[in-house]
Amino acid sequence: MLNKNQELQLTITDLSYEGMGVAHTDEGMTLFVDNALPGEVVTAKILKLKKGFGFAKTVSIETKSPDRVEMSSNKWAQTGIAPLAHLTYAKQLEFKTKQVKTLVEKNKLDIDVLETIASPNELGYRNKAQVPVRQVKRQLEVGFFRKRSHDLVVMEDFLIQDPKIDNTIKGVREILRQYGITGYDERNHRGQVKNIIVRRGYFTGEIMVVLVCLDKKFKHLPEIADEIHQLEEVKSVYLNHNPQKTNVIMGKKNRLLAGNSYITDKIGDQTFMISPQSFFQINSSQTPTLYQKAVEMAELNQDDEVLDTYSGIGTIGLSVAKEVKSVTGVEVVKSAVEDAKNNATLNHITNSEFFLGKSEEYMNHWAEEGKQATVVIADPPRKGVTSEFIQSTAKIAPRKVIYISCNPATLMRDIKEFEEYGYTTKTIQPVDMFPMTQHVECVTVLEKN
Ligand SMILES: C[S@@+](CC[C@H](N)C(=O)[O-])C[C@H]1O[C@@H](n2cnc3c(N)ncnc32)[C@H](O)[C@@H]1O
Repeated sequence: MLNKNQELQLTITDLSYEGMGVAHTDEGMTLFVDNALPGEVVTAKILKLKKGFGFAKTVSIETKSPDRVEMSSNKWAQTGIAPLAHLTYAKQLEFKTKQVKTLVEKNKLDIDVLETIASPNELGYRNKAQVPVRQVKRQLEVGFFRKRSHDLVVMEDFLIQDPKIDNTIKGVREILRQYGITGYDERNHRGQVKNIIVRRGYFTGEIMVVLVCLDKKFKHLPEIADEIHQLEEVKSVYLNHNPQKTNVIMGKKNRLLAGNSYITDKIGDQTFMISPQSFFQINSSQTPTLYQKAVEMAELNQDDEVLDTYSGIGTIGLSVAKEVKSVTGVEVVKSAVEDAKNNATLNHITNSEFFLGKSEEYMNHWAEEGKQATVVIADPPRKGVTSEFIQSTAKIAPRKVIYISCNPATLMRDIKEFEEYGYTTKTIQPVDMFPMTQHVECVTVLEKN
C-alpha cells in the first residue's frame, strides 16, 4: 500500500505525453514522476494518489540517463514552463515523433509519420510572454505558477522566451514598483496588475506591452504608460481590463495607453500587423517552415480557390494568395479579422476576403449556397474541428484539405471522421514549434479519394 509523501525507489520505463517519467510499482500502480527520464533509477516522493495511478517528484537520481541535460535552475521544471528541458534536444524530437506514431497506431490508421523537423532556435524562441504579477513579501513580483498551483515562483529568466522580452518584463516590473503599484491578490480579488503580456516582432524588434488590470484606471497610469513606452523597442502600450475572477488571462476590452495600436512582424517577405487579441504563431524562426511544408504538401496552382479557416490575422492564406486564384478566410476574433484585411492591403493582395464568424458555421453556410473551393486550410485550436465542419467540407468537396494541428489526439479523431467522407492522408509531418515542451505541431494533407 502506497501513501502520500512516501519516498520510494523507481525505475523509469517511459515518458508520458506530458513529458513525465513513467514507473510501474510492485503494487500495480503507475506513477508519473517529475524530472525523471527513461532508463533512470530515482528516489521519488509521492505527491498524489488516485485509483491505479499517482504523481511523484524526483528527490534524487540514483542512475542518470545519458540523455539528461543538467539545468542551471530548477524553476523551469517547477513551473512547467519547459517540462522537457532536462532532455537533449535530439531526444525531444524523437519523443515528439514517437508520440504521433503511437497515436496513429492506436487509432489503427495507415499513415506514415515523418521525422519531426527541428526548430532553428531551441531556447529563447517565444515571441510572446504572458506572466502573472503578484505581491510576494509586500513587493510586486513577476514569475510563473508552480505546477498544479497558483503559487508564484519569482523569475527573471524564462528560458524559452526571447531574452529581449524578459528584459522588457523586468523594465515594466521596475516601473510598476516605482509607482507603488500592487500585484494581484487572487484570494481577496484585489491588487492592480494581474498579468504582463509582451509580444516582440522577431524580425522587426517592435514590442507591444499589455498590462492586464483589475480596474480600468488607477493613479499614475498615464505616467506609467509613458515610461513603459520609453523602454527600448516598445512601440505600443495597452491596458486590458479583466475584472473577472477567472483563469482566462485577457478580458474583452483593450485600451491603448501609448504608441501605435499594433506592432508588425514578418513571415517570409510579407509584413503582418498584429493587435493585442490576435493569434500569431509564437515561434517565428520556425513558422516559415511550417507554412512551407503545408504549401508543398498541397501542391497549389493558379486555379485553386482556397478557404483559409481559423485564419487568425490571415498569415497562411495571404502567404499563398499570389500562387492561387482566390483566398477566403474565416476567423472568430474580430480584431484578428480586421488585422487580416489590413494585412492583405499591406501586402498588395487583391484576391482575398476575410469574414468574422465561426468556421463551422461559415462552412455550413458556404456548403448550402454551393460555394466553390478546391483547397480548404484548417488550422484550429487544440480542440480540433467539429463534425459539422467536416460534413460541410465534404459537401463543398475540395480536392485537398490542409490540416495544421497543435494537438495530435484531436487530429487523429478528425482524420478518422474525414475518412468516412472519402478523404485520406498518407503522411503526417510533425514540426517542432515548441522546443523544451511536450507540444508538437503537425501538418497533413487529406486528399479526396
Ligand atoms: C491555431 S490559430 C491559427 C491562426 C492562423 N492560421 C495562423 O497560422 O496564425 C487558431 C485560430 O482559430 C481561431 N478560432 C478559434 N475557434 C474558432 C472557430 N470556431 N471559428 C473560427 N476561428 C476560430 C482563433 O481565434 C485563432 O486565431
